[in-house]
Amino acid sequence: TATKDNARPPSTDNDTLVSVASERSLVDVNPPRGTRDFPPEDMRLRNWLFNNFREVSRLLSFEEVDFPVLESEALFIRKGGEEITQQLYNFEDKGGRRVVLRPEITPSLARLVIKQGKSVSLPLKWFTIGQCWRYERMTRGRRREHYQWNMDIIGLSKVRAEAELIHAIVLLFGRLGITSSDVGIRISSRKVLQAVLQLHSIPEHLFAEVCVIVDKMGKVSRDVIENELMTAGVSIEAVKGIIEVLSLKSLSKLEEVLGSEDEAVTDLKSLFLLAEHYGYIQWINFDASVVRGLAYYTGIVFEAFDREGKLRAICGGGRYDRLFSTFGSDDIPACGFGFGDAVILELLKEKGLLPDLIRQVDDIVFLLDEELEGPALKIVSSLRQTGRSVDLIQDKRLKWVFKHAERVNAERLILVGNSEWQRGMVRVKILATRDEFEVKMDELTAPS
Ligand SMILES: CC(=O)Nc1cnc2ccccc2c1
Repeated sequence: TATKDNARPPSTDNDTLVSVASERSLVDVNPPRGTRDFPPEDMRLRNWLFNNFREVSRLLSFEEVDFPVLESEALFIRKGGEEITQQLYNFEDKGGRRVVLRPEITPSLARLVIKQGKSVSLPLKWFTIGQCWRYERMTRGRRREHYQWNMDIIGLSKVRAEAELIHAIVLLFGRLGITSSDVGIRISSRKVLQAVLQLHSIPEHLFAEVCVIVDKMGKVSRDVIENELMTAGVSIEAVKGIIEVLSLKSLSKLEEVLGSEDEAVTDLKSLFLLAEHYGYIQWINFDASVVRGLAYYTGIVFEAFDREGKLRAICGGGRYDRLFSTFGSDDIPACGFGFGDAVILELLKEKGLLPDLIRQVDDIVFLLDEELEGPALKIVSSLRQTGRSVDLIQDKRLKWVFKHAERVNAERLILVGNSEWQRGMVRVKILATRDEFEVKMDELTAPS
């Protein structure tokens, strides 16, 4: 470990922090299971991604909101067997309250809308980027946290809200260099399933549970789906009807089956028409198998996928017109999506689209003679006041400083030393051109 004044035990090389063996026990330097640290390089990539999320949110004139990561457990207790509610990162706090690290954002957002009640005028267009948690047995070695960009429109019942959300997703992909040949967006409506259940007179209260089971199609075997549906109380002919209609990939076929007055059909046809006007029709296709795994969706649902089929869904969302009444409020029409920080980075890596984000510093000020520390600090202070990033270096050999300047891609190296200072000057080296010259101190902040 570093000792006083940066002198290091001779056994270690200059820049590596090591712990010398001692009777002290070393704390586990890894973060808790399933969680990540973000060292500078990873943090630059995360900030780059999140800044794109923010910029798209701005383009759609969404307002940023935020919520505690810690929430009451009651907000997420739902029947229907969703994976997300079976993996709650829940515990009892010191006040005996049942709390969770939130597994998703939407319930918190609904809570705030209800709390704000009459003081907010609808529609609301809110976004947030927040960490979400799950607690699953580490058998699968999966992460227990990730960050999600959430966009929600509260108070619009027409599908133009969903069309706006899909525009946001298309804009985001465009900004990252992803095209509609890399990624598609599958779109359907839960009203398809609703129609089939009604056709087979399956009771309404089974709707959410059936959706959660059917969402597993393609992830678990077909007879698991059939068994779970039967166990839930769905007749075998209804099961067949569900599986048959969910394999439809053409809207005109769906119209033949459900009729042109069916709400699923009219919603989807309107949405595809709006997509033509936005100019993103080539990104989307109807796919009745899209159900999404959250119990509270009631209408249009969608998810973005990589056309090579190598990755899990990139993002997903849908309409949830009944969520507010489950919290005891009047119903408010709403729709939204969640966009995780993991799969998108895997996709960008696959496509060779990860940006090369270098560290960048404007000026390095290097103090050659200790007694000039005062003037050097004056220079540092005035440069920073003009908005230049400055790295002040002391107690290093010049050779190290040149290497460091390269490492941080500095624009200028400013050397403060006696030989120049006695003439009121400092030495400046432009690293890109290797130009070297002397200037008066206040010329440093003059616009170059
Ligand atoms: C790929 C990935 O990290 N998924 C992930 C990781 N953590 C979560 C935590 C809560 C809910 C969903 C989550 C999803």
